Amino acid sequence: MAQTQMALDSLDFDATIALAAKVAPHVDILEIGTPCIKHNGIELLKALRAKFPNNKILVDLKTMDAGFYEAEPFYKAGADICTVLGTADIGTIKGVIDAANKYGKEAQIDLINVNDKKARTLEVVKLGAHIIGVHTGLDQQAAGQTPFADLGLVSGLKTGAKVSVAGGVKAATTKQVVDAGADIVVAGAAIYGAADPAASAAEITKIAHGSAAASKGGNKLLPWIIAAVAAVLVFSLLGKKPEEAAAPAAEAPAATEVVPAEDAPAAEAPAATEEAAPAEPAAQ
Ligand SMILES: O=C([C@H](O)CO)[C@H](O)[C@H](O)COP(=O)(O)O
Repeated sequence: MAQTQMALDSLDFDATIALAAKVAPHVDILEIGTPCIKHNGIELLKALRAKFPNNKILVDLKTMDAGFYEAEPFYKAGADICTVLGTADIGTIKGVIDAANKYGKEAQIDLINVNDKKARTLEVVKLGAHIIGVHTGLDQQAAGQTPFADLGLVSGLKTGAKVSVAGGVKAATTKQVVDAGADIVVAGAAIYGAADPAASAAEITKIAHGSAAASKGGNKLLPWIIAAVAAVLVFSLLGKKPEEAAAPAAEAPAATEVVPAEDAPAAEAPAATEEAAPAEPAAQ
């Protein structure tokens, strides 16, 4: 399962709050994008924090200097995650990680424009980075770039830090990025540019959460499969066909529940759908 994050990239304070109200029930994390936080400042974070207590909030500071000093007020005001540029000095990155740890929150290191993404990832993970952000920025997207190859590289390192992916992700590519190892799927334009942002957010979250729902459904079937295999083995050892065995016949109701295995997933489906339903942001 991956979490979803919606990037609020408007410059307008009220429009940002209004858009957040539409999408908040359908995503896990609300992101205050870099242009948005620069334009509106910490008051916007405070307003969003008060209105949306059930969502995590990421403030995309993209800090380049004075890491602790810049990030601390945002954690104090309710940010759950602040970003720092991977191209920044290692002391700056450490400062944001330290500020996050002071408040029990998380720091995300954004790999935008980092040349050696493998080396920097390993370096910042050693410092305790909580999230690695694989990110193709808006200007890079305009030049035709995508984050997919970098995502494979970073998630393949299996560092233990979460991996976030941003850069033009939409419903059609959500499963691809989740399967490639993203723990957090970020979507901005795909949601705010949609005719129905809430529906677009819900669709992306359903896909991102759905991978886990499907695999959880599979796990739930495992005991039934084991029981069915065990029953067949017992019948074989007794040298009887299942339908001839009196005692096992008493177990028939259970076997009946197992045999139409195709029905079992359907029986699990409502639960899986509920889990996938993005009505409530997932607890983290
Ligand atoms: O981080 C972003 C960008 O650098 C401006 O702050 C975007 O929020 C991020 O790229 C996600 O938006 P989309 O690429 O439109 O999905």
